[in-house]
Amino acid sequence: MSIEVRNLVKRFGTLAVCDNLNLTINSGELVALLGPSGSGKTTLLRIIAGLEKADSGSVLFHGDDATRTAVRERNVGFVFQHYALFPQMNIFENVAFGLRVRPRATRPSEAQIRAKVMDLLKLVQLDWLAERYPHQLSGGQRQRIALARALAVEPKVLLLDEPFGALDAKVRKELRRWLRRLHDEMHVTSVFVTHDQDEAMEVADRIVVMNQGRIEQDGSPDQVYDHPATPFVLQFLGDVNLFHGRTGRSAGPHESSADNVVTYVRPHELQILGEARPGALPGRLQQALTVGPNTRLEFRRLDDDSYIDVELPRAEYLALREQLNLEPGSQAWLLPRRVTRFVETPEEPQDPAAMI
Ligand SMILES: Nc1ncnc2c1ncn2[C@@H]1O[C@H](COP(=O)(O)OP(=O)(O)OP(=O)(O)O)[C@@H](O)[C@H]1O
Repeated sequence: MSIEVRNLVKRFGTLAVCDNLNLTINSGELVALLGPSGSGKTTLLRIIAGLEKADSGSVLFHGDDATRTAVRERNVGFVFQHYALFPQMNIFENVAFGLRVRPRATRPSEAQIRAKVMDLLKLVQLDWLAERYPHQLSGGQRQRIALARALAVEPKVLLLDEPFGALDAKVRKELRRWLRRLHDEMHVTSVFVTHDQDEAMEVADRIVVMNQGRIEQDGSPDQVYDHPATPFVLQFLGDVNLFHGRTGRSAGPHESSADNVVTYVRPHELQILGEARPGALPGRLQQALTVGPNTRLEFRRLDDDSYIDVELPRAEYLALREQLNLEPGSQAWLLPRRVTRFVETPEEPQDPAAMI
């Protein structure tokens, strides 16, 4: 089932939380809504679900306007971070709930319910927990049961709001992989909200990057990472070094000579050299920190005292350290392998009287 969002506007007071959003999610896609806190992700998801009403614009399911369709008729399954399981029901009954509350005419028989629930519990690999109660499960197990419960009614659309938000890093990673597999097996259209760029990059077919109620960019993980449309997207999707400057020969053709250009280089896109080379920046090593398989080096530029971060595989760092005698205090040159440039738009001059 495809989902189409057209000219969607939602305000809370004067704040435009969805500022004229347009978005098409194709049938069978797994899409991440990615953005910082307050960017409007949850509100958009809730409007798609029918839990929140838009001020204007529409949501189409499979081409049909669903704006006025009630939540339970939308055939949507939800998993929310704080959408707890029913504590007084065992796991089996939690998953069976959506089937038991169906109108008599469409309610499956007891045998059908049993078979279906056990199938779902096997799918989430927790059938051995059927008789337990939610408080006897770990956080990760509870989230998997919440997913099984959402899937019990065979939704065409699965909406997930930070489903793994409260879990520790290792469990999150497992559940991501597992969500991806489940999505593919169930042939649903899934939309999930996250503020974690790794989660979005790892799981989604497509990432919709949101900021202040607007869509900054919409594309595959590779597109948004390698070809960010805006400085916001570039900075939100990973660490980056910034260099300010005026337009020179190397800037784009549409820039006036007065434009400020910001050059962005990701830490892993800098090469460390033992001697000067055109385009390389001189810096002094401040410290080296090894985190997992990578080493992060902090350099201080010799020309303006700003900092530059470089990241490289630990083995490469150890080889370089040997080769260049690299240790805190030593000098090296940093050559960008790849840069991204954006022209800074000068801020509109403010009328001081209007600010009082
Ligand atoms: N019912 C409400 N009444 C007033 N303001 C609201 C309401 N719901 C959300 N907001 C505001 O709308 C903005 C967007 O909220 P929303 O929850 O959609 O953002 P989000 O991107 O999902 O953020 P988070 O990652 O923190 O959940 C926030 O500034 C929030 O305070």
